[in-house]
Amino acid sequence: MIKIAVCGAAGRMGGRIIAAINETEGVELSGALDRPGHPMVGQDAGYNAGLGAIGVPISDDLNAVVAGCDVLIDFTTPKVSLKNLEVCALHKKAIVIGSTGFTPEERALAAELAREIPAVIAPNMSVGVNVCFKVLADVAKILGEDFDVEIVEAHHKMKKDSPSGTAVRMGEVVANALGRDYNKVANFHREGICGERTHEEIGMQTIRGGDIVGEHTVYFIGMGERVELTHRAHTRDMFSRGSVRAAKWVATAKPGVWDMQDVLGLR
Ligand SMILES: NC(=O)c1ccc[n+]([C@@H]2O[C@H](COP(=O)([O-])OP(=O)(O)OC[C@H]3O[C@@H](n4cnc5c(N)ncnc54)[C@H](O)[C@@H]3O)[C@@H](O)[C@H]2O)c1
Ligand SMILES: O=C(O)C1=N[C@H](C(=O)O)CCC1
Repeated sequence: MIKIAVCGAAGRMGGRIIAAINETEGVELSGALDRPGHPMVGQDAGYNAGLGAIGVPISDDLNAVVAGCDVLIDFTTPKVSLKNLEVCALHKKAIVIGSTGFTPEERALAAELAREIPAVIAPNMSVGVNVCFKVLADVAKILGEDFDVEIVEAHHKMKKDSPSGTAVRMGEVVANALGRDYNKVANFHREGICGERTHEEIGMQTIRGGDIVGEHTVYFIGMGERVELTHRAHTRDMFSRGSVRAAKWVATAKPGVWDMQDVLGLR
């Protein structure tokens, strides 16, 4: 039995991950964490998952919870995830990180911290999105330089980072396939007389509102035709099931940073 602890247990994803652990064979919830001062600290973690009491309280004691697990699943924020990585490395425990909004410097630091423990770090744990990542590279290469690329994503109004981690990864996949540097060609802002679109840029547009779970479209726009690749999430449950699948996989993985392409065998 693989013992999984969940960090961000009082959050939107935390509750769904606890529900996914509950329905998955071979894993059990060993601990649940949220930030010191959160009103749900001390309450049973099953309530946020719609399960009723399951006998695991939400704690704010990171060291104790990590010591008692085999794998920590963390859906919080980049800064919290980096701290969690550090503590998992101290205790030699594996980690699955779903938080998004990492800067390039934070990503480099995460890779450094994960040198001696296995870590799955992925901006999107759904099977559908990961298949999109895989085919996007081929589509970009085949359509080539004649098509302009624009990425549009839409999420709920509570989301803190923009563009979404998934949209950033889609931009990186396309940029790499076309031999461009995403950090140089991503264009996040058009306003006023901003001039014609450059050939190389990848436009990154964000919509925020209501309860949208997550939608991503990559547009390949040519002269006379366009191709659109869209993924729409209906619920958070495929993210949470994906994170539990990643936890089972990472429990026996070698040290280093992995992502869902590795977990799903898509590499
Ligand atoms: N990878 C994926 O498939 C995927 C899917 C959905 C969301 N996300 C990402 O997961 C993250 C969380 O999303 P959410 O919608 O659940 O957000 P949320 O705000 O509902 O939940 C985050 C939780 O983290 C807790 N937290 C904050 N600081 C903490 C600390 N120091 N220690 C422990 N817990 C702490 C918060 O109190 C909150 O309960 C975001 O970055 C989001 O973009 C990723
Ligand atoms: O709800 C969120 O927040 C989501 N974040 C991920 C991202 O930033 O790509 C995945 C989709 C949902």
